[in-house]
Amino acid sequence: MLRTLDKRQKGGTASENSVKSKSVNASNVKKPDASSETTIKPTRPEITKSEPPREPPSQKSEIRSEVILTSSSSTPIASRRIIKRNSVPPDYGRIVWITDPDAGFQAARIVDLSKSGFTLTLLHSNETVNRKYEEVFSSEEDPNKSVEDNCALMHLNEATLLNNCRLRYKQKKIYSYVANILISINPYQTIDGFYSSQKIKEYRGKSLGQKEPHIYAIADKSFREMRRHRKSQSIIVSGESGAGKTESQKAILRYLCENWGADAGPIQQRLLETNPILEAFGNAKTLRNNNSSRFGKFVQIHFADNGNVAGGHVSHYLLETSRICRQTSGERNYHIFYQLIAGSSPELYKYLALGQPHCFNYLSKGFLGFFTHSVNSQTNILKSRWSDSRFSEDSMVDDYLDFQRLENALKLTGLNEKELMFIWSTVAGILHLGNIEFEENHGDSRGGCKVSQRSEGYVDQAARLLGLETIELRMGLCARIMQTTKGGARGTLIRVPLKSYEAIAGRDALSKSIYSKLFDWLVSRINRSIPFEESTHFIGVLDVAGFEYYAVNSFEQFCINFCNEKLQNFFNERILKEEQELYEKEALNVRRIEFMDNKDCIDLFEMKGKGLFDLLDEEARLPTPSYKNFTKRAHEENRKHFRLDTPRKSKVKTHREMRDDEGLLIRHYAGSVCYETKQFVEKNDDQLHNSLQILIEQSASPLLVSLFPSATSSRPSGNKLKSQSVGSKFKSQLTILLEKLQSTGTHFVRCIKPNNQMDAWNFDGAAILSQLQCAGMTSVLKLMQDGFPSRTSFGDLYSSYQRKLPPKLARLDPRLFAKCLFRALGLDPPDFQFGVTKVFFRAGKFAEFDSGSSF
Ligand SMILES: Nc1ncnc2c1ncn2[C@@H]1O[C@H](COP(=O)(O)OP(=O)(O)OP(=O)(O)O)[C@@H](O)[C@H]1O
Repeated sequence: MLRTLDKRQKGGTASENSVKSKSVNASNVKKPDASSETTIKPTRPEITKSEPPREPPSQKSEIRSEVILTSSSSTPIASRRIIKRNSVPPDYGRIVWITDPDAGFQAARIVDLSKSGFTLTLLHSNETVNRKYEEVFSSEEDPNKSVEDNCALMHLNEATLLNNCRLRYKQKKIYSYVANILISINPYQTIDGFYSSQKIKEYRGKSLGQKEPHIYAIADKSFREMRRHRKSQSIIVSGESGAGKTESQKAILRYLCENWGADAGPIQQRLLETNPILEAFGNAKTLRNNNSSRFGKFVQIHFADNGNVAGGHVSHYLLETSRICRQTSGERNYHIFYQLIAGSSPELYKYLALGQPHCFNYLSKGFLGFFTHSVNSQTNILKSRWSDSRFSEDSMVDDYLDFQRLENALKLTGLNEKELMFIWSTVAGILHLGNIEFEENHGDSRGGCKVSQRSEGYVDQAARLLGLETIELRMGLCARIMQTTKGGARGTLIRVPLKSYEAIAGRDALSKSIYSKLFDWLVSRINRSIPFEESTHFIGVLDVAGFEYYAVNSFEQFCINFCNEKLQNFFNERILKEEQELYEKEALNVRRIEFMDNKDCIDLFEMKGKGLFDLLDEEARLPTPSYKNFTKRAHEENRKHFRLDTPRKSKVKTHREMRDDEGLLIRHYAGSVCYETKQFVEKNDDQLHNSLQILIEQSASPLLVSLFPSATSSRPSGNKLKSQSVGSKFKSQLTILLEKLQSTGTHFVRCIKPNNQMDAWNFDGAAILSQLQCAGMTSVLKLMQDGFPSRTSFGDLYSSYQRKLPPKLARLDPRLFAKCLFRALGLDPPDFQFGVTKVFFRAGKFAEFDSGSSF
């Protein structure tokens, strides 16, 4: 078989990627704005000429190849160069992949070539179609052959990657590798025994590639590398909402705790029990995921010198606070609100003056149903607490049972009854706060408002539960205390009555502030319960939202996409740098691999002075901040910036309708996104107005007061407190996070959502392709094609043959032996290179060598 390799033709064409033409968007998620995207999309890899059929790689091979990723995306200029350089005549009769708006790609046979492209017949329908060169991709000789590691494919491109994922998913295999990166496609179904303790045992101590791809293999690798290199490790889990990030994170934590946490006693259990707490307060049903984490987190498991779990730490980022007051139709508020209604004892329910979900403004506009694991568990929830007889079944969410789990988890974390009651009272207090409505106060000549008559009861309940005086709460909501800055006596306190809409905004700001501080407090309590004094190293698992693009993109997407730019940059640098360093160390003759640098995009956000975050903060400091002024300035200050444009340059009609001072079109690494800046200024500011802060400081609940550290000393003359904006806090948090990641060894898990309906085992090719592109995977493949992603040490290679060699040969130096072997097998020199300690293979060539050389 190896002899056939010599005769294989080399070469190929490459085409520039133009994803825009393929409208790969899923139904409820809009594709990134495609304007100008040819300039930033990753490059499509080459189409190589036909090759003879070959055997599948030997499954029993004893040579273990370590497969390492080479690098990431590439520049448009580079892609244009490749097209020119690699233009190749067609190969009539050859099976290829052609782009398809629904499936991602379809198999077709080349029948003709014209100036503008190929004429092909579709394999499944025999229909004749024409395609441009850049819409045609090489296929494996046998398109039905699947591999565990995509690097074993002869042709690494987005079509073969998608096809391999599809083949495996059809076989109910959700994992595959691209070198060291794990691709995980959500099955939306529990797979029996797939994460069992038995499986955990099976993966312990096994190198990547020794067993089927699995999240446990990545967890084990990170542990082994932490021990071997005495260096902390990070596992970066990314993907869009519903892709399975949190489930992956949980599986990793379970793997590490079950293997090395037995001696940690209660800490191990506390570590695992952080999830019910974080999920109750930080997760919600969205249209994309019934159990969507609405915050980012970096969970560290700390290890003592002896390799046992010593403790942990949770860092959290950017909790979505807008959800507390309002949800999109069909979505819910945070689970805790429903859990408390569904699961509290009759006494607690009464004490908190709870009611059915539809009785509360903060819940009534969203989805009102409860979640249960099964029809049987519906009976747990008293009928008098239902708003809606429609129960939703979900294997992960059960409002009644989750409340019991939450209570246990909180107790395990060390919270006492008083603290539990504080939590329940605060959550219920927020619900009552939300029911306070306002009406015009006709008796007030200054045009202020007052609490509506029918809301009086809610003021009482909210005040009682939050430890406030009813009268103070009422006044605090309807008027603002200000200090005069000019005229009269400077510093005089005056009470300024509020209009209804201002009072509503203040009420919601108060609710959001209390809730997010409660969340911070819970995380700090979790951290107190899992101390790690003994720690020498840690394994951190990062679970943050992936790149987002919707019909309307606001400040949340702006921050999340900025975070993804930073992580993409880290991904590029880390993988490329490590690979280049290795090539140099091994004295390989490989030309430098270029990748698209997104540093300019990051600068656009975080540059001092004219960066978008700074401009937004500057706007907030003006006496009358306006989003239009901010948007105008953003465009003016960055007029020539390649990454920034006006909405009218968008390819999406609704975005083009936005005025220049209403939107920002940003060219991200994954595509262009048009942001509507309307609420940027408000959303960037999560500070309570001075008078509401004073109100909380007067609470009889010492715990509530402790959530709002007194800022009396830093309080400026009257209005808002001087503190970090949401954007600048997030920016600083990311800087710290990235520094942490830089100092660790890293592993990447790319989670993929298979379809938008959340159906089990339904592979929506176009949606998956779009995610692979956004995750930078397809561009990674391109660069791997240029490098040597598979390698094995001379020692490993030699020892796998040694037993079978005649005594004379068995004494050979391993490197010399490898050279002789390769020559004897007639391997094609461009397919491999000899380094100092290892032999490196081109993509797909190790698998060939492995299958052809086993004797
Ligand atoms: N490995 C898996 N096996 C079975 N079901 C899974 C798996 N991974 C995810 N799921 C299902 O998909 C749902 C969504 O997964 P998960 O909450 O982990 O997504 P996510 O990427 O964290 O989403 P978000 O960003 O919205 O939080 C889970 O509630 C579960 O039902």
